[in-house]
Amino acid sequence: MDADVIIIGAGLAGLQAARRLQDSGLSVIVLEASDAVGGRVRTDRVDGFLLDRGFQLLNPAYPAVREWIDIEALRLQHFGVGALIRNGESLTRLAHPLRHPQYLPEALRSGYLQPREVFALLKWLAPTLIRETASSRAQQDMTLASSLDSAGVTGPLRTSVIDTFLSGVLADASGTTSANFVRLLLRSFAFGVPGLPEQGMQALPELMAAELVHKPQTQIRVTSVAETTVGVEVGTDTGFLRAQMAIVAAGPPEAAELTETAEPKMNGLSTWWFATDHSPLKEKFLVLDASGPAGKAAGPVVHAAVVSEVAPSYAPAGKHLVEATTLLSATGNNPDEASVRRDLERMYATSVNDWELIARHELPHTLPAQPPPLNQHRSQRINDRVFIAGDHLDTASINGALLSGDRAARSVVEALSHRN
Ligand SMILES: Cc1cc2nc3c(=O)[nH]c(=O)nc-3n(C[C@H](O)[C@H](O)[C@H](O)COP(=O)(O)OP(=O)(O)OC[C@H]3O[C@@H](n4cnc5c(N)ncnc54)[C@H](O)[C@@H]3O)c2cc1C
Repeated sequence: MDADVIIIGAGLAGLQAARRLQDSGLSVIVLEASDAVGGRVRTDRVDGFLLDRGFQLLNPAYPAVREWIDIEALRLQHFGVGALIRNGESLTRLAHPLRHPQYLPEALRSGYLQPREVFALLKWLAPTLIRETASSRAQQDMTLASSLDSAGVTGPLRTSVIDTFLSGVLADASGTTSANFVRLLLRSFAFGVPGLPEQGMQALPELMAAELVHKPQTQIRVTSVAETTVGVEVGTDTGFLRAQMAIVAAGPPEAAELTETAEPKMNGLSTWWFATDHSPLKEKFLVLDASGPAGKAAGPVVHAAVVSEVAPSYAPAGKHLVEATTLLSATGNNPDEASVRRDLERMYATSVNDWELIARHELPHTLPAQPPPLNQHRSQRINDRVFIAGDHLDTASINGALLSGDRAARSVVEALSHRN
């Protein structure tokens, strides 16, 4: 045997599984097809800019992050908890009233907070705010859109803020996501202040990998995983490896292919990264557009942010970095650069002609769709020797990937303890 356990994929799920197995005294080989660890959490350095492969945030309030990640080591640079809403000439700060009480009068004057709708939203969210496990009552789950409709969250807060904000977070604007999953996400926004690590999002998986005695082997693509009479045989593009057990943590589509299970539906988005000499707005909030008909976004950008105002380490001295996020459509009819620039011009009320598009990340496999009912305890066992892990088996998030990796590893430890 080459090791007790072989893990396929060095994304967050695979790395957490490896850490848990190592802590349990097992020998582990991690095989990664790409040139570095991280999976969907990667960062490129381009001309002094840090460009995450798709704008994303780390929320320190995620239970798995709180429990297993040395968050201090990442030196998070924090966003404001809230958003700026652009509607024509006006730009309104809608922020967490306890974290940013100074903006409350502005929010109350804005017209976005109608007492009846705010009360309905709080009532909808309250059980999950009080107790995290309230959202695991799967039988009460339904789609986000029907759940908010039936709760009476149907006013300007919904159309101009919640729907647009969530479409960026979920990479989906259809409203078909599990309402219970969204409650969990909003809970983590209520209790945490999301941010970006000083060295980019990839610092998170690198921190996890640094704890492994045997570092993940990169640029090795696994092509098959087969149960044998004595263990598993893992085929790679450089030969075969053998172990007692395997965990396939290769991301939803690849894991499905390797384990011959159903491929989950994935939602996609694009992040457009622009460099500019002047910051268009000295604010640490995402900007949402509500200038369109009925207070919806007028164009394709679901949110934008001056990332370098939040995370100065993301831009070289004297430069600024702006992200704009658009959704990828299943029909392939996606926005072009001109329409993104038009949106940014309106959202920041400035000319963007001299902004340089330095990268565009088109990510069709951003997040697995998470339809109701929310089920965080899906089986991760493929057969007696092979387990599967990833965000598609828990919640579509960093938290879900970590939890799923940990659960797969604990199942392996238990299965091995029965055998030995
Ligand atoms: C643009 C974007 C924005 C996001 N925003 C957020 C956010 O703000 N908050 C949040 O919580 N989550 C966010 N996410 C989701 C989060 O990044 C994922 O949920 C999480 O990283 C998934 O981890 P994973 O280990 O399950 O899968 P992956 O990260 O997909 O890891 C799978 C790994 O397996 C490797 N692999 C695949 N096939 C093979 C093979 N055959 N052999 C060997 N290795 C293989 C891959 O290269 C990869 O490294 C975002 C994701 C993206 C892309």
